[in-house]
Amino acid sequence: MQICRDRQAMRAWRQGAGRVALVPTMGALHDGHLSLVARARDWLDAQGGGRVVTSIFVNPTQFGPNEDLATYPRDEENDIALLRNAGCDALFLPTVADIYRPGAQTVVEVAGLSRMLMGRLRPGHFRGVATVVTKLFNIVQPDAAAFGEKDFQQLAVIRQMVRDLDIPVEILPVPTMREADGLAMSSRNRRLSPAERAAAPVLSRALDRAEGMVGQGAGLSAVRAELRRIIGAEPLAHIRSIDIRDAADLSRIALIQRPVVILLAVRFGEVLLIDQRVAHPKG
Ligand SMILES: Nc1ncnc2c1ncn2[C@@H]1O[C@H](COP(=O)(O)OP(=O)(O)OP(=O)(O)O)[C@@H](O)[C@H]1O
Ligand SMILES: CC(C)(CO)[C@@H](O)C(=O)[O-]
Ligand code: BAL
Repeated sequence: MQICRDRQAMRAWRQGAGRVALVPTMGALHDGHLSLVARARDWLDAQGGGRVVTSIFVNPTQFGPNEDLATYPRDEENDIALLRNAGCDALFLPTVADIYRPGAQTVVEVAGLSRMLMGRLRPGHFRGVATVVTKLFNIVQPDAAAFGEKDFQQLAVIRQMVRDLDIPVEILPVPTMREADGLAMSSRNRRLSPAERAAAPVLSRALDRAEGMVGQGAGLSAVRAELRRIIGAEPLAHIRSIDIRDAADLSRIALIQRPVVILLAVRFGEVLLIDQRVAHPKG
């Protein structure tokens, strides 16, 4: 696996690489990330072959001033070993100074989708994501890029951005990988205390129940109340937001008539965890 520590090295490798699929990450890798690498490989194989590039960059512009940039988990040595083992062809590991150079003035913002839901809890977050993903796309010039459905709104933002700006990259959505007890894999899970870790599967339990209710024809307020009841019964869980939106475009709904996405943001100690589930109404 070729390790490229700056833009020049990445561009030089890209020149002879042929078809490329990119897996953008912030590192501290787990099996969820490796399922993105596998999806990228499958897509390339279906096209007749190519190379997988993973990027690891803890992007400062997507963190708010009181968020966890300083404590975000980092584990470069282990990440490199995991990616080698997963058959990744190249790793892009740039520094902050290489990505954000003095005097830069341009940002990318998907105006509507970025300001709702997580965008309200984390103002500026999706502007940072869209800007860095655009830069990664321009540096690596991938044919496709894989993103996890766990970050459901992020995936929607990237899809909209690619459509709006005619970016020639195919977006590959990847289902959420979970631990045996249902907890969605996340780099931030390693910052949970043992008690918080034991409490966190309440999110997937609540989503299972809500999905079942939607499938049986329950209404919006009943599903919302049940989510609040289940998560609220866990003393270590602090609800930041619970939303039920149209799964197609994240718009608000009054009735559950089409597939919906249930979006949870819940704090355990210092750690904000998110999870989601698409649920299909009866019939
Ligand atoms: N459990 C998972 N299953 C599938 N994809 C995932 C999973 N967790 C993260 N991803 C995807 O991996 C990519 C990189 O995510 P990131 O590096 O932020 O990891 P993370 O585990 O989501 O970290 P965080 O703790 O910040 O939420 C994103 O596209 C994200 O949606
Ligand atoms: C897409 C991404 C790598 C941009 O920094 C990040 O938001 C992430 O890891 O999901
Ligand atoms: N996976 C989302 C990146 C973030 O929380 O900043």
